[in-house]
Amino acid sequence: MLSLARVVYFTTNGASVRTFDRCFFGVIAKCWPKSPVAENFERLIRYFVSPSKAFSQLSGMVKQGPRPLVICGPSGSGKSTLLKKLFKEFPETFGFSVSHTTRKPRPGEEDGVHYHFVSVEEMQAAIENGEFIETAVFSGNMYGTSKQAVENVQQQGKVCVLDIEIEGVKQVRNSDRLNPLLVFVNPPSIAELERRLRGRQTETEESLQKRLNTARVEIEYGSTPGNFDIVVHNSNLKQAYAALRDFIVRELETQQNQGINVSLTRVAMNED
Ligand SMILES: Nc1ncnc2c1ncn2[C@@H]1O[C@H](COP(=O)(O)OP(=O)(O)OP(=O)(O)O)[C@@H](O)[C@H]1O
Ligand SMILES: Nc1nc2c(ncn2[C@@H]2O[C@H](COP(=O)(O)O)[C@@H](O)[C@H]2O)c(=O)[nH]1
Repeated sequence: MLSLARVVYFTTNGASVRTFDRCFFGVIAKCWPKSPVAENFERLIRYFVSPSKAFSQLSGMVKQGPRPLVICGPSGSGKSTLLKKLFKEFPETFGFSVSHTTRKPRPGEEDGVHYHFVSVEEMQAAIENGEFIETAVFSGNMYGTSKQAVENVQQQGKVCVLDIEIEGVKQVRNSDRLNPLLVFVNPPSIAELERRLRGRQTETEESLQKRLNTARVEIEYGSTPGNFDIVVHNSNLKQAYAALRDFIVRELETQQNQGINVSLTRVAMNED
């Protein structure tokens, strides 16, 4: 039916088939915003324009994957530390969304693993090309989550984990694209945050001050009821991790009960 309609439209109108597809699926997506068509609009368009290239992506939309996990909190609050433990205990469950950034790599950070390290020009070109789900400027550098980064994880059937700051969280919350679980990691105090950031020895004095100034706004936003699904207080690391893990396991078990296929295989953890 659809093919016939496309041919009729093309021959009578002379307009491109792509335009027809956009209109056709666009109307469905508008009328039924929570439908698979709305959620996979761009993939559908790509499929009809270039079937072979998009086939593998389209097959991923048939079975619904687990909800992504967004983790947010001031720089130094302990997001990476908590995520490291989570990935270690559940090695098959999570995949990290590798962001783009214009900041310089820290010692030990690998391009394509911790971030895609790019120039400002490359970042701007990618933004103009519509490659990002969200972008932000933080402490004088640009950051962004590309559509590709999320798709790479979701195609493996894993929970896609986004470690992003609050402007990115606001963009994600205002879009119905990801529908993620939202976690805020709260430090015990600004003084403790400063102590941790200095202890990490990754920031210049200028960058450290910028991060501490931003932290006050972030803590206010993170502590506002309704902005996050859970606030994890990271004073004692062991307790903070237990709170994060229990929340996520509970959520993923609920999703499993709804028929979503996600592994929760655990590896025994040392008491560290
Ligand atoms: N509960 C805790 N108690 C003491 N130190 C902690 C605790 N949690 C994390 N740290 C330490 O604080 C420092 C900052 O933690 P981490 O790098 O995980 O923060 P982050 O939120 O990921 O920061 P950024 O956003 O800048 O990447 C690290 O040196 C880490 O070892
Ligand atoms: N909005 C986004 N924020 C991001 C992204 N990737 C990381 N971040 C956040 O930036 C700060 C600083 O990170 P750092 O590695 O320089 O210490 C931190 O709060 C991250 O959560 C992104 O893609 N989008």
